[in-house]
Amino acid sequence: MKSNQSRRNFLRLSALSAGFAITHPLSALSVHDTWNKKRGKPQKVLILGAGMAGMSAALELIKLGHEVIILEGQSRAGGRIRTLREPFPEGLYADMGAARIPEDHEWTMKYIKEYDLQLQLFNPVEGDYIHLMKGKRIRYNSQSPASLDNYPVNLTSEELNMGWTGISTAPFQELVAKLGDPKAMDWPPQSISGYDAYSLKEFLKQSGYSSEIADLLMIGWETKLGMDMSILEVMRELSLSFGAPRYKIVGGNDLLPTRMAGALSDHIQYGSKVLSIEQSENDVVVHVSKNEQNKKFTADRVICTFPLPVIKKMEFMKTLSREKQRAINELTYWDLSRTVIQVSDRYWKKDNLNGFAATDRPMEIWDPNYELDSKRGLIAAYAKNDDSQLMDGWSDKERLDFASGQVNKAFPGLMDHFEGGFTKCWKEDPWALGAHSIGTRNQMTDLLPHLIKQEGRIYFAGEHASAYHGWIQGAIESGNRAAKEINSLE
Ligand SMILES: Cc1cc2nc3c(=O)[nH]c(=O)nc-3n(C[C@H](O)[C@H](O)[C@H](O)COP(=O)(O)OP(=O)(O)OC[C@H]3O[C@@H](n4cnc5c(N)ncnc54)[C@H](O)[C@@H]3O)c2cc1C
Ligand SMILES: NC(=O)Cc1c[nH]c2ccccc12
Repeated sequence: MKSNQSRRNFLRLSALSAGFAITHPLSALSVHDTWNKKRGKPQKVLILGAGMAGMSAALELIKLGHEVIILEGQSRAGGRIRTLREPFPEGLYADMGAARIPEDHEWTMKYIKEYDLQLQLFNPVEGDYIHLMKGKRIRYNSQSPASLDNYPVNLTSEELNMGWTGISTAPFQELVAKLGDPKAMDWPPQSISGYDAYSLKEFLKQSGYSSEIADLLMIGWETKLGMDMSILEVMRELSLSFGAPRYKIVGGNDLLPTRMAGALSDHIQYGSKVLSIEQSENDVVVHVSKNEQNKKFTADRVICTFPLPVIKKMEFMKTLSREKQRAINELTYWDLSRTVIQVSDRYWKKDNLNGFAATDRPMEIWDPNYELDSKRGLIAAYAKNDDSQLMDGWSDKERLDFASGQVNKAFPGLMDHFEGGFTKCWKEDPWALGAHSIGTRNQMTDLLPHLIKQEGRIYFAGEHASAYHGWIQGAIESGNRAAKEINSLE
């Protein structure tokens, strides 16, 4: 694996991230932390959820000799990492949840290495990419972005002259200098908290730039809701997750949770739907429905890793502090859906296209198996927020028609090769009820501190309880943090 600037893709936000050559001290829990050398007081721990947060916490606690049971409602581990292989022919597969792993996500890389998995670049180096904006198709490639003149946006001549690197760095320089350590659990510092009220568009406008710069920087993501991201969340995302090349696991990203679950097979109770949690001074009791029977588990400590929309619906919400309830109720979850379409021929290749596009709908499109030689292939259409919401209540056929229409705009000719497909809407997944957390305006200063706070004997982990909203890295880091806290009990 080699960090190579020329290989960086220009799919989205790339020019902006290229300007972020800042390094941060690892003030949050770091992979280099040696806390797990010594065991604290032995604890009986129940972990709720066998996603990346729950399983990483379990692995660390078990290594130390604590007694651990994981309660998982589904019959599989991995939660929001899910690879679809059936019924695709010829070894084709597609990730329906987490897709890209940035090279500098050190927690994710640590476990990938530990479980002996191979990586390959998520984005192809070869072939042309497409940007689709206001109906205009713009081609570019991994070596050079397209000139800004090609894009149908209203920029001043000064902004046009600045080029991609200029528009993606100049407006942010002053704020970058004040960022501090975005990994820190008490981030953002007081000195920049006022920025939390601004979205990216508003921030650009008040800094004297055209707000349409945001349309360029967020192509593939630009939506009413996406645009409502706090500028502080945007800055944190850019500094922690958008600079480095991205990878995928050869064979499918779910190989990571599958291997971790293999190592934890004696500890995971599948098909165990958690109904309620009660704590007293001496213990915590978790009520579970398994095979249509109610069961009760008692422990010293609980780590709850459920996504917030799931917790919101549980009775135990009412037993939490007011601040915690407000954080759980209010933190925004993005609505994301992925449609995978099978084609008899990867017809785009004939025109030297690589099957990757980003549109202003907003949607991203990619060939999840670009590295395979097969003529037959898949193409994934990733609908965000407004477009994902549009599909609410639609039939599978309507969703497939919609996604196919969008793919056809980026890569005309789809229907000549169309063989079928599937859509996964994360909001409809009963174990997630949304895709992932994201800090929208005013949430970064107001809600974040309450998300990670323990309540009595209950600890909270999961991507939402981390500096990496919407990333595997955040889930793992938060799981390790909860494990460390429990191990440090006297
Ligand atoms: C569409 C999409 C795209 C993404 N893209 C990326 C990406 O490119 N790169 C990246 O790094 N990350 C990405 N992510 C984010 C990544 O998938 C998550 O951050 C991470 O997998 C979350 O792990 P977790 O352990 O916090 O939660 P989860 O994986 O949700 O684990 C929670 C577990 O709890 C279980 N559960 C829920 N309710 C109950 C209950 N009542 N009883 C028992 N069990 C229950 C669930 O079944 C699940 O297994 C994406 C996510 C989505 C949805
Ligand atoms: N869900 C993703 O693909 C990655 C992601 C996490 N947080 C983000 C914020 C902005 C854009 C993408 C992301």
